[in-house]
Amino acid sequence: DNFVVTASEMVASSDLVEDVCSNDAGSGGGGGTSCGGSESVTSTPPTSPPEFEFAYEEYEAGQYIDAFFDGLQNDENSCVDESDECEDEAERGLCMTDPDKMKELGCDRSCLYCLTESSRELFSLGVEQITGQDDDEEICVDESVKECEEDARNGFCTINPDLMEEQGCFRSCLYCRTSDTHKDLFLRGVDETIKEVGERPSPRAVAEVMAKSERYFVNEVLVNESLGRYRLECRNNNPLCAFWAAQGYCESTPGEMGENCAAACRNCPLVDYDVRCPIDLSTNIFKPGDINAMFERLLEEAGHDVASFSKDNLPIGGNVSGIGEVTVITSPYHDPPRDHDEEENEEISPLPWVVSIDRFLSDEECDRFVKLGESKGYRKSRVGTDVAGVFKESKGRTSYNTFCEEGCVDDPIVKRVIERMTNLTGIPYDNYEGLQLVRYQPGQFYRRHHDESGIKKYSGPRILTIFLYLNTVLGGGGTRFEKLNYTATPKKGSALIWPSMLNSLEGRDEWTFHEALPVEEGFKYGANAWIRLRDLQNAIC
Ligand SMILES: O=C(O)CCC(=O)C(=O)O
Ligand SMILES: [Fe+2]
Repeated sequence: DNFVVTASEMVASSDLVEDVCSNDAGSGGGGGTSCGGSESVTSTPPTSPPEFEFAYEEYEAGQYIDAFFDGLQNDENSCVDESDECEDEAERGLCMTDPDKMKELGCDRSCLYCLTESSRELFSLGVEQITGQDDDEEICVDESVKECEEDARNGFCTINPDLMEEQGCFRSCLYCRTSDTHKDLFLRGVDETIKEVGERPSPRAVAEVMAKSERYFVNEVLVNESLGRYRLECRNNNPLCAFWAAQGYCESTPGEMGENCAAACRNCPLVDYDVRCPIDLSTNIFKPGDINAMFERLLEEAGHDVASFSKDNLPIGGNVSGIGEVTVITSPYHDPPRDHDEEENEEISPLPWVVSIDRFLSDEECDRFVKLGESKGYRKSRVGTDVAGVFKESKGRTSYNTFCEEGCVDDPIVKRVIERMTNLTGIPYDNYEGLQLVRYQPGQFYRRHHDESGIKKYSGPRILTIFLYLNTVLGGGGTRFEKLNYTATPKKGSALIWPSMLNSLEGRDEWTFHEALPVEEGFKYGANAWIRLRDLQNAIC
């Protein structure tokens, strides 16, 4: 790696303020500061608010960070607030949204208006620490050595890389390491926004995150070999990354934050999916063979001797107390429909268990779901994904849906149904996606699709679907499994259960593609319970 740091040049302190003051990079003091500054800085603090070139609410990170550090080391005596209101108003963001008023109130301290420039030193650490350049001496030069070095010391390699490149400050800014994309090393993604968003955190807390992130790059990412591979990807992809980080989301949702805000989280390795979402296969709820074992157990509970099942003694079904009236649609003992092999030449796996259960729900339970769905509000299936990146709109789905979340999942009647499903499958609700309540009106449908949805997810693939029919549809609306040559007719209270994965768990079961046929008359109400191989409810990714 090109970036080498000599031990004596490393700044090891973790305290922001102390770092500023212990950085003895220059001699002479900036006026009004209590610690060392560079010779090249002005010695009198500006008397007016900093001239930000940006809209009040949209500050470029570099500039505000300067202000932040400078403010930290302002002389306590010369940089004071003249009004008691200053702190509160500053917390509310008025330094940025109404600087005229804050200046008038005399809120120099709270607003960090009394700047010195000495803290710009911070931004030169990257340049000064990194030694052992092995660039081609011919091409890696500064066009104007004195100006480039000074601008680099003042932080412009990070604050305005375009300008520095234009000025030809290749050596001082380390832009000529290996290629011209090196400038990118110094970019942290989109500019972070400090503005009033809700109550907390304060703009000051957001600025602190930004400042720490800056230092993380300069002191760690750009000089630490183990972080080198993440340098270019470690970014903030959202202007609110620092805002979220200040709220503690890096800790509570490392998956999402790592994907979008690794820079603000000061955790570059999180850009790697496998780092931020380590998959623990030992928590798989099913092992190979368990899908079929689950259905066999159900048949046993219906009073059958599973060992006696064969092509000539096909499982049919029966009543299971506390569950309902089980009918076996297909099973591994059934022959594939005759026209199958002409259709595709994929390897033929045994037919999956597909089972329908009448009277799985009582009328009261069905009506309750419909009511809860209506009161939450069914909406047209939309583009977008949930936390797990699961639900995507497909053009082929014209129905309306909503999710059974707070106010529904805790409903006593709903809880009863959930318990019945967890008893049926032997899988805890942790592995279920929140029940999706669906409504179709005449003409609406859901084209042929498969419920399995990618196995690289932290929670694993969907292994099973239980579809609940909440009303008897007047016309149409069946659930069609074309390959199995089977169409389930919606009947109030019945459930249909099928696997998305092969019994071996080694891939999706190609037999269970299905579609919801158009409703022809009346409405169709239903509910999807999608069950995943691993915990989803408490998933971090
Ligand atoms: O409405 C149906 O019958 C099935 C719906 C379905 O397959 C789904 O929502 O994934
Ligand atoms: Fe489906």
